[in-house]
Amino acid sequence: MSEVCVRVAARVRPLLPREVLRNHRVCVRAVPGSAQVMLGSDRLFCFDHAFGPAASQDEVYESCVQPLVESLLDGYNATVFCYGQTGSGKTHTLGGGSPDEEGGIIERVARDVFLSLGKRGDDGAEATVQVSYMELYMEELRDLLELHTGPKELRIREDERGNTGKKQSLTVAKQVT
Ligand SMILES: Nc1ncnc2c1ncn2[C@@H]1O[C@H](COP(=O)(O)OP(=O)(O)OP(=O)(O)O)[C@@H](O)[C@H]1O
Repeated sequence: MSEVCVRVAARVRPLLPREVLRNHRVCVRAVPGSAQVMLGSDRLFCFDHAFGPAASQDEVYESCVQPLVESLLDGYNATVFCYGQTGSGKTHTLGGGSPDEEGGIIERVARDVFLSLGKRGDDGAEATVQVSYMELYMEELRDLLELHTGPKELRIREDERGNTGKKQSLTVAKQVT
């Protein structure tokens, strides 16, 4: 795992069928073999990773997220945050768009956490895994696994070191637009 604390990946999604029907044109391209994205014909932007429309969920996960799962189990916290305008592909990248599509980051993280714990469990180590699924919208928190819990009953609290939990955590988040 690199020493850099924050890494940024850009993912360009394919045009949707309705966009093709309306003759929309692609204006952003991932430059093959690089971590750069070209806007129009001459504006180049550099990232830590750049994925074009043909990139698979596996490719995105393996390059950007899988190393974090290993460091999580070594005792580090990690956050994966998807940011982009509405319809840009955040939900697809995190969760897969529909049941018949390839799963996204959340599904793969769950799989790899348990696979790795299984391997480490061979040494007699025990682990407890907890999951929470929250929506933060207009400064209000909603527990998506306990919908009857009112937003006023939920708080994000930090300890004196800025930690929001006592255990190692991997936070997977999407900007809510
Ligand atoms: N890499 C991709 N390959 C194929 N289809 C994609 C890809 N990314 C997004 N899509 C499709 O684009 C559409 C919009 O994507 P998505 O719903 O993930 O956007 P979003 O950023 O989560 O939007 P919002 O912020 O409005 O919730 C969906 O139909 C999704 O299946």
